[in-house]
Amino acid sequence: MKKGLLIVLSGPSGVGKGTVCKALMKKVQNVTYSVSATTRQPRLGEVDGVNYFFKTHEEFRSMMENDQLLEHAEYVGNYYGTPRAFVEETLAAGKDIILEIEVQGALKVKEKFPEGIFIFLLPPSLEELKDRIRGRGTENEVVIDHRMNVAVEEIALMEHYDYAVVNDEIDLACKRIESVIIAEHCKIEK
Ligand SMILES: Nc1nc2c(ncn2[C@@H]2O[C@H](COP(=O)(O)OP(=O)(O)O)[C@@H](O)[C@H]2O)c(=O)[nH]1
Ligand SMILES: Nc1ncnc2c1ncn2[C@@H]1O[C@H](COP(=O)(O)OP(=O)(O)O)[C@@H](O)[C@H]1O
Repeated sequence: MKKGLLIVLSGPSGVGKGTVCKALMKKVQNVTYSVSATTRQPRLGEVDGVNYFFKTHEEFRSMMENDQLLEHAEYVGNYYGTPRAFVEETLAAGKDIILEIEVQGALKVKEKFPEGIFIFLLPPSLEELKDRIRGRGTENEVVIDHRMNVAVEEIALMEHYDYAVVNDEIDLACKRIESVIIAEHCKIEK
C-alpha cells in the first residue's frame, strides 16, 4: 500500500495554525491530526487527548527517554513533542497526517522524513499577528512579547519550507493547503 503524506504545518504563535487545521480536518478526507504531548498548562476549553496530551515534566522526560517522541522542542518555557507510534502507524495505513509544530521540531522531522511536505503559515502582517494573539486572550503581555520575538526568528527560517501560505482568510488559507495536498498526491514518483 502507498504510504500517506507527512505534512508539517508551522507558523508563529497566533497566526491561526490551530484554527486552519481544525477547518482543514472538516474539509479534507483521509488526513489525520497528530496530537502532541506538552508540559504547557491547558488553556480554558482545551481537552486532554484532543488538543494535546498534557504531561508533567517527569512524564514528558520518560517519553523522551523511551524514544516515544519523533521530535521534541522547547518553546517559550514549555516542552512539546510528537508521539512517534501514531505517526508511523497512520502513514503505514496509507493515511496522510498533519503535524502542527514549531520550526526547530519541523527541521528535525525534515532530517528523518525529507519526503515530507513542509508548509509555513504566515500572517498578513506582524501587527495583525499581535492583534490575533491578544484577541485570543490566552497569554499575558510578557508572554505575548516573548512569542512575538520568537515569531520574527521563526519567519527568518521559512526558507527551509516547501510552501508559504498566508492566512488572511481562514477559507482561503485552507483552500491553498488543500491544493498543495492534492498536487502532492498527483505527483509522479521518480
Ligand atoms: N516541536 C514541536 N512543536 C510543537 C508541538 N506541538 C505544538 N508545537 C508548537 O509549539 C508552539 C506553541 O504551541 P501552543 O502553546 O499551543 O501555542 P499557539 O501556537 O499559540 O497555539 C506552536 O508553534 C506549536 O505549533 C510538537 O509536538 N513539537
Ligand atoms: N484568518 C484569520 N482571520 C482572523 N482571525 C483569525 C484567522 N485565523 C485565526 N484567527 C484567530 O486568531 C487567533 C489565533 O488563532 P490560533 O488558531 O489559536 O493560532 P495558533 O494555533 O497559530 O497559535 C484566534 O483567536 C483565531 O480565532
